[in-house]
Amino acid sequence: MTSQSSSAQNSTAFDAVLFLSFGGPNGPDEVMPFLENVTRGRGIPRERLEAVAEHYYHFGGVSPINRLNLDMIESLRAELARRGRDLPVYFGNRNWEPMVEDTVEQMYADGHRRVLVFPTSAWGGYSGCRQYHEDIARALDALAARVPDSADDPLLLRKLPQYWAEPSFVDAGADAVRRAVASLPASDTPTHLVFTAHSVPMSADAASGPVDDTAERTGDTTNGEGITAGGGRLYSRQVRAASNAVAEALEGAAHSDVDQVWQSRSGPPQIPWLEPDICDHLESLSAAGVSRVVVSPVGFISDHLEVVWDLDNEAADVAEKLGMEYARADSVGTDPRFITMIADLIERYADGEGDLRALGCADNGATCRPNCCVPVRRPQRA
Ligand SMILES: CC1=C(CCC(=O)O)c2cc3nc(cc4[nH]c(cc5[nH]c(cc1n2)c(C)c5CCC(=O)O)c(CCC(=O)O)c4C)C(CCC(=O)O)=C3C
Ligand SMILES: [Fe+2]
Repeated sequence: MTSQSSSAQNSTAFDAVLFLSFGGPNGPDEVMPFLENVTRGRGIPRERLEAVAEHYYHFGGVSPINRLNLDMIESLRAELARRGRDLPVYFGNRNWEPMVEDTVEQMYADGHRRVLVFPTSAWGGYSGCRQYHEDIARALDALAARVPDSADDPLLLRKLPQYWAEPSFVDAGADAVRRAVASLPASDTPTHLVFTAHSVPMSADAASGPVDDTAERTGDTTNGEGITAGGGRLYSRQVRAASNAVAEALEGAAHSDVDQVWQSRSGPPQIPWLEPDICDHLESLSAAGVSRVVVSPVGFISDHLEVVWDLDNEAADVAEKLGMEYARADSVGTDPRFITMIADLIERYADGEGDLRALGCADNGATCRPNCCVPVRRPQRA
């Protein structure tokens, strides 16, 4: 590969980073407005919202997600500065302040025109990828409305690729599992490993990803590595592949088996979501004689509310009632290797050389190609 363009003068170089996340409330008064933003138009029953609000109130109405994101951003700024990369990092969210629309307007006002977007989800599929593209598109629509002249001097927002297969993501996850295993009292009993991620409706999972006859095109990219079986389910297959990779990296650790489970489902009960649920699974494991479990929240970047409530309270209670030894592994967000991974991803594309679009996701929130997060469609043959 030729590399004549590592300088900032390169017109295809990027000039800033947008750290794009989910958002969460900073106090009790923000809980319901936040939840209304999250579920706008999504058919989540009122009782579910009220139950989820209680989870937030349990922590004083403060989600840990904002503090954790700000910590990651601070570490990322330091890492980019250490590498001599003059790329300011901005923070924007889908559902709470700082809202991505406001952040993007500020970035534009500050003179940025080519922006790399780092999403705090490692995954493909609707919730993990497509919805972040929708956020990008919405922010650009808002910019066009607020700054009509921006059409003459447009802003480019390019989302970084899914990073669940990055070695440092896997290594950080494996070390967190090792620490959790070591935190349990020493025992001859084997430790049963359980990997958990956010559940999604099965219909949503099935609707994103490659079909069989495009599978061969998906084996050679960052977001597609190891993904060869067809028929949608990009998200759940990536999650499983990441869990398997973490388990393989643990070689020699005291674990006897690996299970993939799901958590935090919502929606009406008659609509199927990915299963088994973590709590049901603990019951099954106990019935099968398992008495020592480590849970890895592989699906989550940081210890946000769904981790500290659903795993550290609900699942931990179930384990206690069942008389199981239980430990939850840290999420990867506080591991320095995860920050290094973000900086590496940024550097891989910062000079405008790597063709991110070839990896499946388009610029400015446009629709991803069919092997990513848009509905499965068979390619037309000539
Ligand atoms: C795959 C996935 C991720 C991982 C990828 C990623 O990280 O983006 C994720 C992350 C998160 N989910 C979060 C919170 C919520 N998710 C909800 C609802 C939903 N999540 C879904 C999926 C996912 N969600 C889905 C299919 C729904 C149903 C409604 C809808 O399709 O939108 C609801 C509404 C109430 C409820 O239904 O439970 C809340 C409050 C928080 C912030 C927590 C904090 O405050 O610390 C984070 C990081
Ligand atoms: Fe995508």
